[in-house]
Amino acid sequence: MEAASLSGVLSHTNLSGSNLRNSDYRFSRSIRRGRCVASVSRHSSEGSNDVDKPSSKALVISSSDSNTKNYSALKGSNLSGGSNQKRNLNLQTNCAVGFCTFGENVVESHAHAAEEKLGVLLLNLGGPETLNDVQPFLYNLFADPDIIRLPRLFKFLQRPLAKLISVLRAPKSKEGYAAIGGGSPLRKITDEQADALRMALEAKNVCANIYVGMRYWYPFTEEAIEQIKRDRITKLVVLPLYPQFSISTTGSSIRVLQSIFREDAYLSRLPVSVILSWYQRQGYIRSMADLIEKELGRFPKPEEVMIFFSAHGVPVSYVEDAGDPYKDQMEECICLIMQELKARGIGNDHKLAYQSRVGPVQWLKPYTDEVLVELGQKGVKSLLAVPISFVSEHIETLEEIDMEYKDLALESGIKNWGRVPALGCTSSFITDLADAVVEALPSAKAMSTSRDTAEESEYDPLNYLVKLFRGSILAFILLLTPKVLLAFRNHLF
Ligand SMILES: C=CC1=C(C)c2cc3[nH]c(cc4nc(cc5[nH]c(cc1n2)c(C)c5CCC(=O)O)C(CCC(=O)O)=C4C)c(C)c3C=C
Ligand SMILES: [Fe+2]
Repeated sequence: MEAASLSGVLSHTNLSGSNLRNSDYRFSRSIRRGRCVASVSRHSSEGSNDVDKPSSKALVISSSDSNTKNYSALKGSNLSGGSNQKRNLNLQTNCAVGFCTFGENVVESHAHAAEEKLGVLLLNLGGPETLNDVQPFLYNLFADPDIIRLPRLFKFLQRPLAKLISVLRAPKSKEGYAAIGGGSPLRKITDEQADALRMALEAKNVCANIYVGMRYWYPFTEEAIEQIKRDRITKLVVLPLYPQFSISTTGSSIRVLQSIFREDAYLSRLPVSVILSWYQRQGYIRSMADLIEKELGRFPKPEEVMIFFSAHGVPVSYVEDAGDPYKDQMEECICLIMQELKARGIGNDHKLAYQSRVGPVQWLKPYTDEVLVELGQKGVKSLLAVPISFVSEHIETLEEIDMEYKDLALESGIKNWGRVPALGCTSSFITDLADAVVEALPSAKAMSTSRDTAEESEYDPLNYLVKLFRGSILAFILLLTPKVLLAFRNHLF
């Protein structure tokens, strides 16, 4: 693919980390600057924001040397790179390219077109299906080193901490899930999206098996991969259902994939293309604008409504220390949606805020709850909430926005409240995802495997036993000390 499909590349971003288990990402500043230039005409915006171009973001991952940090960007899609580059984890984002390749030591695909069996893997977060699932689901979430980012020296604390935090958080989470019917709707909606995508691809004469791989609950990504192997898929497109890239979402799922692929002879030879982010795709932007336009129409005076984008937050350290592009991508996404609305003659005021913070650290600001109170105090009377970081209804739309934030807004003086539904299976959106899959196909490349020394040391039985021992002692201390428990309860939740 590479040279040809990279002709549209406008900038490069390099995400580097020491190894798969060490969630240390860095982005070059170039991509982190919002490049969306507000403009009435879509065609007068900068090239990178031209909504008429397919413009998903691309990722390259190669295996790493845990002792070396290499922040130099691989240029274009030359994955083989120099010999030193091969030993470093490089997650590279190519703006304005519709797909990416995944792997180390690129191996060209030799699959004959006639024998090709295409798979599309949808990645998502997953959610508890019953209230009994809530604590184990939270354990899986907090045990993820991309969710609780501990310094290398304290990695052995990950699981005991996850146990502790999940137990403490579970009652609050359960309340939320109870309020939305006793479980997360995510699996059902994602399955429906998978079906809709399969049909949209069929309509384009592309026959594909669609798989759903969740990060923290069933069906786990590992199960989806097992099925992909059983089905002897010959080419795979990986499509995370998060429009914007974050270390904590797409980044985390891709780490899981990479670690599975590196260990498996079949998978390491499977041509794969990963769509990293797609918030700037024309179909997605237009679909979001359609939903907003429709909901605005329900207000008595649509032109006076504040369009209030509420994004899931991440801790500030992700963006400022680890180089997560999430905030920049979010801002650019909103800018593109507002441009699209302006082009339709809709010039409402808008605001972005971040919701769902957890724990005592600083999260991206402004916070949704604080902004709602401020807007009420400033005299805003009509507000349309737009969930923007996710494409399915979930606990944070159905409970946090529809219940908590709505009540808060009304108490703060806002009189007319509305909320844009999640995209779900909206046909223009699913058709655009199908286009993204088709555009990604030519770039599929395989990776070959070789576990680096640092990874091997993680598998060393002695090393493992030492870690287990240290972890158990700490878990024991943390879980059985009432004072520690009390402190966590008071300060974290
Ligand atoms: C783009 C979306 C998301 C980002 C970024 C994200 C980061 C992130 N989340 C937590 C902690 C929790 N998230 C929880 C639920 C949850 N998170 C997302 C999306 C993003 N998270 C979704 C879609 C869901 C809901 C799934 C469902 O069941 O419907 C939860 C559990 C619910 C709760 O107790 O509030 C937690 C906890 C962190 C710490 C984080 C970034 C570091
Ligand atoms: Fe979350």
